[in-house]
Amino acid sequence: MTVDERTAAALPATLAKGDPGRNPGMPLDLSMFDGHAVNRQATERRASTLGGRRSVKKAHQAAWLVNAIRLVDLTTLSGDDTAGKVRRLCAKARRPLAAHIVEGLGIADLGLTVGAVCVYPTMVPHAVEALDGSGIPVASVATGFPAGLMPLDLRLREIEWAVARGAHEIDIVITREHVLRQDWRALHDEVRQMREACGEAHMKAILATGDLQTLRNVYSASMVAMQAGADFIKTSTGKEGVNATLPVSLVMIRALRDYGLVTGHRIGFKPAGGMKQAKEALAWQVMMREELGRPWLEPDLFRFGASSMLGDIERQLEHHVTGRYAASHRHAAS
Ligand SMILES: O=C[C@H](O)COP(=O)(O)O
Repeated sequence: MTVDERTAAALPATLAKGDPGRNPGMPLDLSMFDGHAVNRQATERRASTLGGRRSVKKAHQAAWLVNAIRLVDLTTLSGDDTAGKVRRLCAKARRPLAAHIVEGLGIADLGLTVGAVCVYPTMVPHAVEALDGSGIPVASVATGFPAGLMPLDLRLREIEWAVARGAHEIDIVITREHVLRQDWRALHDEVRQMREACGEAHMKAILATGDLQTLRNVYSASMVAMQAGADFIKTSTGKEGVNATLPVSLVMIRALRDYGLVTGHRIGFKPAGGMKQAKEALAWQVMMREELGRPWLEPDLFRFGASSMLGDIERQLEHHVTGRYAASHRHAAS
């Protein structure tokens, strides 16, 4: 039995087959996570088997890295972001690889772009303009990113502001205190209202797992965010002390699989923060394929949130094509 067959056998028919449409959410249901124990040792053991490069045969590595580019939310979330910086990022999003690498790989017909460009709200108009006609969605962080410590009505207004200026996707942050106090009702209520404020824009719920103290909290918060209508669950803002890790990601994708088993809805997953190397792109893709199957290697169900990982992917692909590494300063920084 191949990995894909094993995965497909583990998935409910509704998840393995067609697309049942956008997750509408559901009322808070504690029974879907209350008492759910997460074995940290077993989780870490499983995560350590997802070794990246070694799990992907050499000849296929280039194909996996090209696929990773399709999944990148190319991100800039810095205090010194400007219209010019965002325009340069968008140009990179449209043409993520240098022409000689595209030619060397023989993928000119692919029309390769990144999955989305992710920016602060005030940068949305610049990104929308720069990406016009490209089909690349603009994602905006909102709701008082990164800490979320603003009155809820202002956080909701921020979502509406970004959507009104053309954001196709909104990356919200949850109130960590609701999780730390196990106030699942409050968490469900706030995320539900955020989902309503998003309207047609897809909502990624950032859990900030580095702040949540236990894997059990990560599982519960994942489940509540999905019950409140999240289209994606996302690990981190990139600003916590610990950002995306494989064990935390494993807990989240087991939660989204369990949610799918009950509801039939496919939820997307976005690890984010601190991912800089091509080998990480391989490890996470292996995990997604083994745990959930090929649909979770497509941009509608999986994204990498990263500001600098694309640079290393390009470097590795250049090596694949030319047999040597170009100096880092020859590649774009993001
Ligand atoms: O959502 C994306 C993250 O903020 C990017 O974090 P990074 O700059 O560590 O790659």
